Amino acid sequence: MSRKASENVEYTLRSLSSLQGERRRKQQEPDTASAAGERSLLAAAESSSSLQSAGAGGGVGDLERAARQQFQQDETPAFVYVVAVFSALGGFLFGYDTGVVSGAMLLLKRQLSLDALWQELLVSSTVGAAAVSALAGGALNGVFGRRAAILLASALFTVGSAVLAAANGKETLLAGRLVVGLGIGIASMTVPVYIAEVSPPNLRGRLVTVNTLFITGGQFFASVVDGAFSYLQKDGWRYMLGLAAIPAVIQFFGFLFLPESPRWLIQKGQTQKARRILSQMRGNQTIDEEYDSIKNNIEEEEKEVGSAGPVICRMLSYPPTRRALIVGCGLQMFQQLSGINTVMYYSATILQMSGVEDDRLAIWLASVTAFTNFIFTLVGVWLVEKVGRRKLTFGSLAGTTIALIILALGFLLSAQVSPRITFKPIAPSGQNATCTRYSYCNECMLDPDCGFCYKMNKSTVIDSSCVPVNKASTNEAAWGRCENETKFKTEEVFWAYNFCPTPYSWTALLGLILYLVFFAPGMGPMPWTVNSEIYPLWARSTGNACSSGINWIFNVLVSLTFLHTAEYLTYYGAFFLYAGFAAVGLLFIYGCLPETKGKKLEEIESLFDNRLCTCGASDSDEGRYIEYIRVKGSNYHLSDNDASDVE
Ligand SMILES: O[C@H]1[C@H](O)[C@@H](O)[C@H](O)[C@@H](O)[C@H]1O
Repeated sequence: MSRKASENVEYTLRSLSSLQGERRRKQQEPDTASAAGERSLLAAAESSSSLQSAGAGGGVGDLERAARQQFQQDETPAFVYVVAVFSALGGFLFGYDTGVVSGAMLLLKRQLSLDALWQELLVSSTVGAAAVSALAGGALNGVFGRRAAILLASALFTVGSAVLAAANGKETLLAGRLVVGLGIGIASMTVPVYIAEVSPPNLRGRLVTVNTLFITGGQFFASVVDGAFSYLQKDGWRYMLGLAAIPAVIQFFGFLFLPESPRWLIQKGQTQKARRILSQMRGNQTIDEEYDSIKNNIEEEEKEVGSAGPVICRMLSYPPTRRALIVGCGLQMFQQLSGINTVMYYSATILQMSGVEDDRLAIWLASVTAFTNFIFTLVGVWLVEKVGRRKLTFGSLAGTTIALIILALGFLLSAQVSPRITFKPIAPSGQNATCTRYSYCNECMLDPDCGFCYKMNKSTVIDSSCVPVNKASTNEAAWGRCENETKFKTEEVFWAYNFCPTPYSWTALLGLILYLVFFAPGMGPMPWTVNSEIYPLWARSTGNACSSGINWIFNVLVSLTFLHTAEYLTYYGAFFLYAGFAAVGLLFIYGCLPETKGKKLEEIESLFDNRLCTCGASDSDEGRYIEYIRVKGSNYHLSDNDASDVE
């Protein structure tokens, strides 16, 4: 027998022996399912051929097909979708609040005369607070439950948005942004866990991915709101920042009526309530098997890992959870290191840098990029249960790496054809002259204190100089030919701040769109989805708290350093750097990310029993997993006869 065939048989036997163990357990307990006239049946290896070749015969194939058909007909009650959508409002708020600030800042900095430090504070305080509260959210979830955590997050969103809308100074704005950030962190770690715990296994990936769809939907909506209110120069930012209160209030009141996660309730010993909620979530399907397996799992885990000491220490000293944690945190880290938030937070700036001159056009083009992110996350929702998490994540990151290289090459090309500086004006006495030392436009553009002043002869740049920008309005220079509107007309000059006139600006837009087309279906949602599934119940809150914390910490690191990285490495250097990180991420995913599609949450832990990073070697095992199929009204229990045949 070939190695693979013998592995197949061994695998099947393992599945069946675990089935027999389950059956033995069942025999010791009263069979509640039979009272409902339903039989719970069989676990079979996905590769029915291996089962048949092991002696199970053709009748099994028919039965399996019938069982499968029946299983597909079982309807998931609408209630599960309602619960998922209400929870995902947390994702919407996460996306909205991180997205809306860039447009609000354009108005705020003028109205409140904010300097660069205050602008950075208002943007990054939210992300920083999210990192802290995501880490703390683990304990909150473990002790008070998922529902309480979501209620708290929506309350924080509501209060924060109200404070922001009514703010009368920068200090109040900072307080509001911090409160909103605390809400984002809690929501970002709790919502995926909650959705995963209430979903049936065959829909879990899809429903958790809906949360990321809501995140990107929130970012898109924010970009449209930014565009629309940018015409309202005075107080437009109040609407931008305050609007988030509406979905937050809806979520808060919705969750007053929605249930706690049944898995958390079982863990806390509230079994009656858990059974009731589970059957509400499963409609016409019997819940005994799921209920028993959650319960047994909790008991076995307690025996295996014990319950003494902080969860994080137990996770680190127990190899399967330690491996899961490395995979979960690694995925979140590579999501951020591949530069998504430089694209999301700075897309207007990036577009300007690549030569889109008009402010408003850049803002609206930025909403085109946000829309692409949203639509292609929808593709991910569709693909996740078809191709599985592993292939989707790998394919997505591979495409993202290529898009980053194209983006970098686009900027490189623009830099190569960057106009020369041909005119060095003498600075008036007492005025800063540092800008005049640059020789090319792209060097001048990367210095935030300088801008490019030039004339056009047909399509050629002539008489160009690099001069200091007017700090009060970046639309003009501090002195010289580009000092004000009147001079622009009389001298026939143009002013470029943050960009260089180039015929290649389209490459940046193309690169950005391509980046999102690849990133959004896989690398965007999968780190959240996979993290919601890979930890056993006792470690789930803590595991998700750590990985979400890592996500936010790397988010701050990458997005805060983007402009400086660009200054030191130039734009193409920055994008080549992200492409390098993404390439390392590819190796990590290929080697370490197992497939979790279709498995029950309780089965996933065993995927981490083996040495870490052996997934690439066992790619061919992906299709084989145990699937529990229930047939209503059937008197035939496949395992009664066939397990012994196989033996
Ligand atoms: O999954 C999300 C999504 O991709 C968002 O667009 C991004 O801003 C977030 O940082 C990320 O966690």
